[in-house]
Amino acid sequence: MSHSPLPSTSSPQLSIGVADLGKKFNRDWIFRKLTHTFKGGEIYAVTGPNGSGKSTLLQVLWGQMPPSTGTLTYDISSTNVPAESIFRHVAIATPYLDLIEEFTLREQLRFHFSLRPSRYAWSENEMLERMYLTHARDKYISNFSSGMRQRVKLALAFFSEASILFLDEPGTNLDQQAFDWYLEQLKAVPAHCLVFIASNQPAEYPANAQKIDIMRYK
Ligand SMILES: Nc1ncnc2c1ncn2[C@@H]1O[C@H](COP(=O)(O)OP(=O)(O)OP(=O)(O)O)[C@@H](O)[C@H]1O
Repeated sequence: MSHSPLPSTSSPQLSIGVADLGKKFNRDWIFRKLTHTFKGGEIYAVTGPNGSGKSTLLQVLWGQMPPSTGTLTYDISSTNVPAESIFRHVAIATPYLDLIEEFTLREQLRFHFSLRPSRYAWSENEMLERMYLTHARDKYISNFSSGMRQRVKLALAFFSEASILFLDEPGTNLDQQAFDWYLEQLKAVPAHCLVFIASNQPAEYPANAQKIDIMRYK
């Protein structure tokens, strides 16, 4: 079946402004002196070797972790959004945020989309088809392979209504077919969205992504 993206429902364009942002664990600076405005409509590739702080930066940006220094502001069309409500605008797929093992895939989808609006007016069956996981709809997540889990995590992020996407190592455990599916989903992200991809693999982000090399902020 062909998977042309449907038009998205209207979403606000967001920007994240950071000034002199820094994070340290104990006495070690993971990054510091980061001043930048991340704008809706752009894709940012956060790059750097293992353990350099890519995931930490993403967690600070989506508000899970407080910065050690500096400020972080979220704006919609120049109107400030309080940090405590930013989660409504954010979708996340990371290796360390888990699915619910006791759920079947269908239950996982129903649970997720009972809490978060979907970007598309797709039925559950259509969503399953678009994930290429119809055959696994009644299987427990605990019995999913690592590649299937990753596809579910990415689908939950891509299919949620959100203006900011955080994708941490999106290609983890994906075979070539699933990786191509990931790239298709990335292309279908509405143009106004702000996307962060933490990765060391250039194949995981588009060539025109803006690079944030974490090693420049040590
Ligand atoms: N809660 C924490 N307490 C102390 N140190 C931490 C904590 N979380 C991460 N670190 C350390 O911060 C550094 C950066 O980790 P982070 O996971 O952000 O790196 P990364 O660039 O995403 O790595 P990878 O490419 O391996 O995923 C590492 O040295 C890690 O051990």
